[in-house]
Amino acid sequence: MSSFIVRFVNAEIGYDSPIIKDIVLNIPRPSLTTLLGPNGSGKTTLLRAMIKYAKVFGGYVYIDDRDINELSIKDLPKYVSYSPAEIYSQMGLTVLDVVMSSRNGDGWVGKDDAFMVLKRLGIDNIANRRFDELSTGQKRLVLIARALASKAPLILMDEPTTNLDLSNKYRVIAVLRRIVNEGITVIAAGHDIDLALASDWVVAIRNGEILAVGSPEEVISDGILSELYGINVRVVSVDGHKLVYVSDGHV
Ligand SMILES: Nc1ncnc2c1ncn2[C@@H]1O[C@H](COP(=O)(O)OP(=O)(O)OP(=O)(O)O)[C@@H](O)[C@H]1O
Repeated sequence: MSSFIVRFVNAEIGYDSPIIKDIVLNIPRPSLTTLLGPNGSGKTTLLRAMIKYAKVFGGYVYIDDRDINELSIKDLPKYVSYSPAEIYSQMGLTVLDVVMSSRNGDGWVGKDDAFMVLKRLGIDNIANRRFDELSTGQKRLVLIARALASKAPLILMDEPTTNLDLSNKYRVIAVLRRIVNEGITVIAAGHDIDLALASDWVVAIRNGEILAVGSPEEVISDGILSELYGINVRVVSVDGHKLVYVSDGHV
């Protein structure tokens, strides 16, 4: 078994034509990786390549040492689970129903397994609540539970901390870290520097190309963030924590 759960080898990825160009990227297992970059830079497209929603035009994408092109849609849930950025309302479904709408390698997730995952995340108290009546933070935790219920070794999360208050954001980050400590690899995409700082690896993507890959210490720097976003970004350290601001902001 390779120490990398995902490998992009000179991969060209897109929809009608390539948007991601010739990328080489290895994601170690288990790890928390954040894809960071401007709007439209290709982060979601990169995640979608791993669920065969975006097309691999050239090169290779391997998940768990298997060429994604050789994996059938039916087999994918054994390897990977994807949680999109938008939270669909799931009208009328309970939390348990939402988790049970996940597929694992054998089929739909059963009620006992769904409940166990909710318990594992400490949200079994809302198992019978209607999903569409929950707060955004609760919904996000339920979607993490749904992804976990698939038992896939790789979880992809698009913007997992968007629209969360500070407390819920850190709760989600803590849950993602816990999942990784339990042996699962999480790849998240988004704009949350705090999530990037809590990650093992950060991939900076600009215009469909990888600008930098490394530890948060390496990538969350004045130079790389300024180049990534095309503005003057400063990174300072306060009480051992990195804080990021725009030095020539227009406000
Ligand atoms: N289904 C699609 N069909 C065709 N083009 C698409 C599709 N989805 C996204 N694109 C295009 O791919 C490019 C990259 O978009 P993508 O959503 O991957 O960026 P992103 O980095 O995730 O952006 P954001 O931070 O705004 O979510 C954009 O130019 C977008 O218009």
